[in-house]
Amino acid sequence: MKKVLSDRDIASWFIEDYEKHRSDPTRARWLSGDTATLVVAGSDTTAPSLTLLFYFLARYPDHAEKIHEELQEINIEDPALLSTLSHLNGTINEAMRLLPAVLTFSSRVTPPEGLVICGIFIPGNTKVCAPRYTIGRLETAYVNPHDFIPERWYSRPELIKDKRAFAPFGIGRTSCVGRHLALAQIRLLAAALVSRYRVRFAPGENWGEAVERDMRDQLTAQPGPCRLVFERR
Ligand code: HEM
Repeated sequence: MKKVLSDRDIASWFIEDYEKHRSDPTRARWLSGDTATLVVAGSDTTAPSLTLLFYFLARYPDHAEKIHEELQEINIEDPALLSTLSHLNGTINEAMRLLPAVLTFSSRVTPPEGLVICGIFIPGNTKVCAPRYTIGRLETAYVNPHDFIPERWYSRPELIKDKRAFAPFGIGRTSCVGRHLALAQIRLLAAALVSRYRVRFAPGENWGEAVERDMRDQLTAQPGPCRLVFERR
């Protein structure tokens, strides 16, 4: 029996396209590429972002408590409301600044005639990338760049020297199409968990040192093991 969903998900559009055009191999290849891109781009980015957000909340529990205070007396299932919470959004930004889910990937290529960037000639058709991890820690862009200070994103703007340094979702023509969906998911999950649980490192985790130490850059960030305990409030 064929199952019909009233509320369609992304996969249903891929399946429909495949069924309609299964005899066209070119179309099948495009579909395969699009499917892989969306699955990787949509899940392998949001998942490490959440892991890393909770890693920071376990390291700096005062910020989790501040978010918990913000969540009092609001409907935590309302995405529009969550997008207005200063400390929740400041904490998400700060986690993405220090450990972005896409550490270095870029799809920019210089024009055939080459390009001068900051006085250096880059030959034509060369892939260039502005690594987000490194830029997120520049002294020229942030005051105390290695410190975790969510307030720099709302009440202490003087701690940001150069706003251009923050681009966890990329900039321009190829920037992330899923940005708003991703942020809505991250806010919702963070709000749901912080409102119900206190988070801390599991015994023996040594402040989560493996998370950054063993992190790999594999198109998206693969954090090292992050074992946390969620304790009911
Ligand atoms: C926290 C989560 C996410 C992060 C950090 C992120 C980050 C990025 C980055 C850095 C790029 C490349 C931008 C560039 O080349 O300039 C990108 C592209 C892309 N993202 Fe995301 N992304 C996230 C979530 C999502 C989600 C949920 C989806 C889809 C449901 C998605 C779909 C895409 C697609 C399709 C592209 C390619 C756009 C193009 O080349 O035109 N992303 N993302």
